[in-house]
Amino acid sequence: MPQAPPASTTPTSHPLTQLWVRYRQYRARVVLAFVLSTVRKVMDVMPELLIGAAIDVVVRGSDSFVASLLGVADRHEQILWLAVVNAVVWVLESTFDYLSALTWRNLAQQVEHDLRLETYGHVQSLDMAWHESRSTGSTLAVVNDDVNQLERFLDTGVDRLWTLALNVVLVGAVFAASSWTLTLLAFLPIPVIIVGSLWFQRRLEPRYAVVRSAVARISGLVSGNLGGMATIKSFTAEDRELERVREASDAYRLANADAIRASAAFVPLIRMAILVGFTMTLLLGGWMALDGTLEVGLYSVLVFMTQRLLWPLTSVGEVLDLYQRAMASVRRILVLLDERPLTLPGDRTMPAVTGQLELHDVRAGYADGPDVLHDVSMVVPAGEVHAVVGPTGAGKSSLLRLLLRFTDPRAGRVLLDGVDLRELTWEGLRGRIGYVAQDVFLFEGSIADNIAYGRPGASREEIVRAAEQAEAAEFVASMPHGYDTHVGERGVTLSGGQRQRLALARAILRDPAVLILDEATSAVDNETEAAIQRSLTEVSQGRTTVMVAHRLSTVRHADRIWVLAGGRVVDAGTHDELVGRPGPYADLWAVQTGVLTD
Ligand SMILES: Nc1ncnc2c1ncn2[C@@H]1O[C@H](COP(=O)(O)OP(=O)(O)OP(=O)(O)O)[C@@H](O)[C@H]1O
Repeated sequence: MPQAPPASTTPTSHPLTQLWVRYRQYRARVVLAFVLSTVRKVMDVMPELLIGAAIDVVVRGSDSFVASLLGVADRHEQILWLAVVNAVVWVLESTFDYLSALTWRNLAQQVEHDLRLETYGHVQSLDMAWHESRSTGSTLAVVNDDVNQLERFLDTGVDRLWTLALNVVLVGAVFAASSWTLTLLAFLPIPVIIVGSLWFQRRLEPRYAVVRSAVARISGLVSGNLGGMATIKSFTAEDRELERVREASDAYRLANADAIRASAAFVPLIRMAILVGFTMTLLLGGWMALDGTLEVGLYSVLVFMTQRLLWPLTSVGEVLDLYQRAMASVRRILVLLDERPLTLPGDRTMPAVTGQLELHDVRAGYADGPDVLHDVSMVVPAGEVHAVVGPTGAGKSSLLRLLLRFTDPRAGRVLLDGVDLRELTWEGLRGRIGYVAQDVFLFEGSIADNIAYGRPGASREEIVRAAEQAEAAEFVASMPHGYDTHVGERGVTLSGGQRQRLALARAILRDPAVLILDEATSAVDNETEAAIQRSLTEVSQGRTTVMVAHRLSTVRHADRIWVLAGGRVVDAGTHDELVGRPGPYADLWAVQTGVLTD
């Protein structure tokens, strides 16, 4: 994978300039591709010149251009030479056609591959806050669709645009060398075409930007809905959702229709301009040939050349279309690549970590929102099991996020073994932590793969051991293929409790210094939970554990329980201490054990 290039020099500069500055590694291949295209185009213009030379041979015989060039007087021999040159030119043109297509298309594939990896890699490096503020679908639209648009343009678009320009220059040179009057006439339509193209381009640019964002909107909507299918069905909201997708798709269709209206008018305009140039050459050139002021051979070359000069320009619209779509996509890719994570890793790793965690006067919140944690200070000595409890929205998960450095505190410090988390590398911090999130995510793969995600390369015995400790071994054994049963999106569906146990096994297998459990056993029944508790007592030996739980029976054996309310620590102590004195914990305990019913 290529190194992530620096942020583009000037975000306002042309997307192609930005690509050129960012991706030095492709420059040599781009230059080679341009050279190959140029040679092919030169060969492509040659046959018309040879036809002119052949007519010249027939009309002027031993005075012909070929005769003076080769010193061959015989017409048959001259034509033979022209046939040989023609054959060579054709072979060369075919060879260079192959080589340039190969170079452009492979370049397009390589850029697509590298850019997809780079955008995905970059997306992974961005803050959790960034991910939470954006729909998955819109990110997907950039990583997939926008990268594909650029590939399409590089595949054939650049080559076509370049050869169109080259065509004007080469054919123009032949004209200029032959007759200035005819050059002026044949080139008459070109300023119209250029001005027209630029005008259309300006009109197309904003339209394609709208088209690209409409794609992102559909993508976001559909991927969101696919994730929430159970909710849609349970609320019989299928029609409503279909309507929302229809509206988004309609917006896309209309945006495209708008762009098509603008781009489709382009070709007829160019055709009319071409008609003028071609007719003028045909008419005036013919008169000049009749008057003897223009060679017959040259006249035929120029008529052919007018065709060659002007007709390819009808495809300018199509190529510009491709170009504008690609530029709209490149802009979106570059905007994504210029996003910078706010939480950057430090450069420190500690050889061994005991797992002591400390929060000092921590204040934290999300984006521009208000603080959700206020002056939180707590110490979790190495090897102890601490719990964080409190009403919903109290800030428990937010606190755990700080420990993983998904976000940094607005004020105060968070320390691991006395070192500010901001000083540590990601591996130095997160590599020491086993985390079980509230929403368990299972990857495509087997159960064994999913458990081993915590430590790739773990042996089957280690995986089984972790599963046993997480009370998952029994249900895994009852699965159709045991540890090789496929889970994830296209695999067997597991219950919430089963998923939690796999996630726990994954965290245990990592053998971390710190175990962070966010409602890790909320979906398992009481009996399984009690069994997991017993295992956790063993598992948490020698490591620091911080757990969040609503069910207080889960945390009653913790060394210390922190009670959070409204983002503040309102009490702390052991279970016995906390139930022994009036306060929110004692109230909650009373409610959960059924002593209080209101
Ligand atoms: N991604 C987010 N963006 C903005 N605000 C958030 C985000 N996540 C949580 N909050 C807000 O932060 C506050 C604390 O939420 P948090 O999830 O930490 O509470 P909690 O105690 O874990 O709740 P629960 O028990 O329901 O999981 C809430 O007011 C919530 O609305």
